[in-house]
Amino acid sequence: MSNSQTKYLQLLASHYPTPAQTITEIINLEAILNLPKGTEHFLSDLHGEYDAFEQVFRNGSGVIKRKLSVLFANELSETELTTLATLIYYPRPKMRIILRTFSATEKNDWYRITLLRLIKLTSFVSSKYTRSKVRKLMSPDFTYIIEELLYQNNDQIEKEAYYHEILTSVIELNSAADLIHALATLIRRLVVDHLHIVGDVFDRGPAPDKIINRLTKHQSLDFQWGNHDMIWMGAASGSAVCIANVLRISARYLNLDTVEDSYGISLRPLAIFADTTYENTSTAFMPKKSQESAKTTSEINQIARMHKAIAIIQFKLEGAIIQRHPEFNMTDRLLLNKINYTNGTITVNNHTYTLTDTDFPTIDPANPYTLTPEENDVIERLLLGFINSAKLQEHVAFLYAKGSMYLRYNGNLIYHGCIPLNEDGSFKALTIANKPYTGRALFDKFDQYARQAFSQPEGSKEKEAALDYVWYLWTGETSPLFGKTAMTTFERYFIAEAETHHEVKNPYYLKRNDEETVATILREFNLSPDDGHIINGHTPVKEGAGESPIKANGKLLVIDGGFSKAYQSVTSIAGYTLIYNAYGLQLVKHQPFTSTEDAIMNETDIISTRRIIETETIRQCVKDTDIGQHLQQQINDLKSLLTAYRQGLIK
Ligand SMILES: O=P(O)(O)OC[C@H]1O[C@](O)(COP(=O)(O)O)[C@@H](O)[C@@H]1O
Ligand SMILES: [Mn+2]
Repeated sequence: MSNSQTKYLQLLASHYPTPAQTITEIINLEAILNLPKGTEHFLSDLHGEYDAFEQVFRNGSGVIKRKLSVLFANELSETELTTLATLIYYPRPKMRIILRTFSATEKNDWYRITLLRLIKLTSFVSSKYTRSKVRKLMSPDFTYIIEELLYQNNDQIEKEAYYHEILTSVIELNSAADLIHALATLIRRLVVDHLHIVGDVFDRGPAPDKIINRLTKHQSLDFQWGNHDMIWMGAASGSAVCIANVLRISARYLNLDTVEDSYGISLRPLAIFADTTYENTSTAFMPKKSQESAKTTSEINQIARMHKAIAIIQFKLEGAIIQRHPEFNMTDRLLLNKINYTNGTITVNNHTYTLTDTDFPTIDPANPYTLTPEENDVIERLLLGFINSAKLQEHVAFLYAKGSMYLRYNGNLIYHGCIPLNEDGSFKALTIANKPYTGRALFDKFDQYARQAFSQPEGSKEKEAALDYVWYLWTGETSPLFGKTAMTTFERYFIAEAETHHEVKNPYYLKRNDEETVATILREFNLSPDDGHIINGHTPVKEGAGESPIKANGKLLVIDGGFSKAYQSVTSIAGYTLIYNAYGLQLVKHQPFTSTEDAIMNETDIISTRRIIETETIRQCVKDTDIGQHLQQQINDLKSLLTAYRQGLIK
């Protein structure tokens, strides 16, 4: 045995000080390896739609209802099943509604029957996990009672009497409602074991902050950053241009309240500046509102002015970055200098277009990219607001801790946008500091920059350089998060001709239909094309127009079905969840969601349909997963320790 091996085994021996303890742990780990693999749920492009996300999250993408149907097929009617399902999703409010009209005796009967049913379901959904894992997911207040109810092994008659005793005490002690809540929570946690969020929690919808609050409480999750997350990460890291983008989109979708109320960032400086600078409100800057809003016309007009003010600041700041980074190859995005300020026209691609709005009070035609002192002051103040928002900093720190540009997990490759490709299918390069980066190396380089932007000290050269790359990730041609040649934001606001609005997608989006391309990408990330899949978000799947989320013969799955309300007219549905359990891969399609209130009162669940993509011939076990490999390594080490004990090498 080498010196370092002995040292390692001695360290291990401090945790397992006797051969008997070592053997117990080996047996325990080997048992875990043979349990069925936990269920992974993949969700993407939540875009601030907290209520719809909550419903899918609470109903386990339809899995809870399916389990109930299997378990109580002969016992409960469809209506009773739906009520029980709604109770599991929203235990407290649903209980209040159910119990409202009950007498004391009826209440107690209902508690007893409901608890028995919930215990039966808990037992069913926990059977594939170890006791220790189930215990960790329980509310500590009820661990003892739930374990007693779950693991009673006496014969049937004694068991029922024992249950009866426990339940009577629980009801008499007025704890039944709390126990129902604890069991419902446990069931939901058991059903969604591991969660993958494939990016774009932020923008468009009203409550990304609530989604993140919820995610922080989930027991096991990872996150692949989306382009919209990246601008918020950049904004929280202190990038002025990312802040401008974030606020422009928030104004556009009437979500400035989220910034002010949830993150506590004052927008007063921007409001005052906008009011004193922009008189007219061009219709292009009117909020693109899908949600019902209680705002008055004058409030809406003010938001439109703020929208325009921050858009102009954004274009100026972007111009400065483009000019200092010729390697970004974005000079065609320099548009403020192509405006004829006298005629109110712009010339792009040899075409001259009339601008729909010619009011540019802050632009000096000789230096169109220079901020006025007032604009500079506004952005400085906003910057302070973003970097001092404790809640935003906490949320973004969570995205950094759990997130990455891509993830290899159980043989699959997960990322939000694309692998930038050339027309011929080869990997497209971006040159950074004279070195070309492609494929996985490009992702790794961006991952490094993204982290550097947040972690390096304020004002350091490293931070400043990294922040420009964070912005590039949002909008650059060779960004794996964006995947289009250019973002035509300016044109969408100022030019009527739709031809100028078109954004050309990277060839990846055509080539990903082809199995060979997908195999090449999987190999690039050191994954097997035979077993692995690519899980992709970012582009809404236009189900209504006949597009399928299943590409390359089932090797690539696009799961952006459009949780975003603003995009539901395009997708015709309300999102997909991909589920990967011991039996294989299943795609669940969700129909648009009405409201949480409707879901609780009228028990309207998001109707979801399931499509099996691949079925495993043999039920997959923990040993077939990444965690399984890790556990196998631990078993091997423990076996070496046991041998060392037996040979007297360790005492
Ligand atoms: O619908 P809007 O608000 O005009 O947003 C369109 C912009 O959003 C983008 O599609 C990026 O957002 P996604 O990641 O959701 O696609 C840009 O390419 C485009 O310019
Ligand atoms: Mn996206």
